[in-house]
Amino acid sequence: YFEPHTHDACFCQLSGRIDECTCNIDTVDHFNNVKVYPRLRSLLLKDYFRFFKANLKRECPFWHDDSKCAMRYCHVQACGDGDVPVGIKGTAKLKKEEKEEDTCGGSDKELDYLNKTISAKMKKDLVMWTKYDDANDNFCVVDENDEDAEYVDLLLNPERFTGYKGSSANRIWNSIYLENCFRPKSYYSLYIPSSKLNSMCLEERVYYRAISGLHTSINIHLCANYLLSHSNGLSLTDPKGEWGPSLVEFERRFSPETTNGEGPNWLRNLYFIYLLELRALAKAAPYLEQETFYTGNEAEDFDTQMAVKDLLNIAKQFPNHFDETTMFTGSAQAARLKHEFKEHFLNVTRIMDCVGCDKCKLWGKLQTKGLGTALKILFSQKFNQKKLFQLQREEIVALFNAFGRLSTSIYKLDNFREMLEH
Ligand SMILES: Cc1cc2nc3c(=O)[nH]c(=O)nc-3n(C[C@H](O)[C@H](O)[C@H](O)COP(=O)(O)OP(=O)(O)OC[C@H]3O[C@@H](n4cnc5c(N)ncnc54)[C@H](O)[C@@H]3O)c2cc1C
Repeated sequence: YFEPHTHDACFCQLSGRIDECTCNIDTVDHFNNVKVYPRLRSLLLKDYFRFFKANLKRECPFWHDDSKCAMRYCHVQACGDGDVPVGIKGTAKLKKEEKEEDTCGGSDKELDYLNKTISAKMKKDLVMWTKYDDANDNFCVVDENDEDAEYVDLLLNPERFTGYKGSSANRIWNSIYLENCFRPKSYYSLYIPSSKLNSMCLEERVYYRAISGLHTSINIHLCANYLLSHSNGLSLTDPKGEWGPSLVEFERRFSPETTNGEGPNWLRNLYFIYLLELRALAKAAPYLEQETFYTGNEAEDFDTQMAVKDLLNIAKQFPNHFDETTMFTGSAQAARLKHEFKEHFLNVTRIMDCVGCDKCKLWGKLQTKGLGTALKILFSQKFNQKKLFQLQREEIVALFNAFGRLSTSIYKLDNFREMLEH
């Protein structure tokens, strides 16, 4: 127990129970910082997890945006041909070939096995229905099969301060919150104050808290890896950047004084989204334990499998998991709510194509895809029909890396807490 420091305003309200969950902030702090964070940190260095394929060139479907970020820190270095392990490229190629085969009406092993007597036309319809079904299950736009999609080495392009701000960045966050049309009826302002949340139903609150938690995590990362040399006279375009935590930036973004009292609530939402993704990992453990994490390097793939199993065991042991079974239950209205929930979230993933800074777009895409994958695990009807449930490589990579971001944010919060105490 310690006396709250007078400057500790961001943290003194950050205690007690996490909203919509049954456990406390300090339980999660300990569990994450001691058990989860060190494991994830080494797991995410593995080749399987460090290469992520995304299309950063797709046009924004909502508005014309030419405010491309010119700062060197916004730039993403795509992988060269020889950089990506053949095993990873190979699995993507195989998937592409399979896809081409079945759009041409070629053989589909499962369907062949099911029924040899159906006509070619019926078979084609079945393939289409299966695809429609899969798409129906998704909370994200799939873009790794696009011509323009490229592999990026996440370790060479770390999430950190880029200088992306102003009207372009604000427009993205505004649109994301506007996409949350589950707003209190009489509330027209963009940002929902926490005092209004109680008038919303559980599903609506969960949606809002998850988005707000993601926003918090992104902003903690830019505070924890801030461009310190900028304040020493170096410009944003100077190659000699020096990066580290900025307490001033952190307090500006999260202290009650500068955020109308909301900062600590935004920090609480980080814990909420953390528990949501932790539950998804634990729920998907039986599925993920069967994965080969294939890159073509036998020894490394074995290590990756062992490290994933170890992490999943920790996740399964967490005693107070988020309980998704209380959501979308019962009436026809619940089914409609679930449909809307999915549609809104799909749009959030589309909005990522409008982000005007490539580095932010990359991490934005990865983290929304990771959250979307977690939602798919928690709410897809197919999840219980073991044979039908599937995750693509990019979904698995996104899920673990997105959870890695949240875990790092909680860990970094501890650093800021310590800095404030001294
Ligand atoms: C997808 C995406 C990824 C980004 N990635 C990066 C990055 O990697 N590096 C980088 O330097 N910048 C990144 N940015 C920009 C960064 O998030 C901020 O938008 C920018 O620093 C400007 O900050 P701001 O003070 O105007 O407030 P913003 O963070 O833009 O927030 C706008 C408004 O939202 C409200 N708000 C703030 N936080 C929360 C919350 N947690 N919950 C609810 N409401 C909130 C506040 O009222 C605030 O004024 C990213 C932006 C987006 C949209």
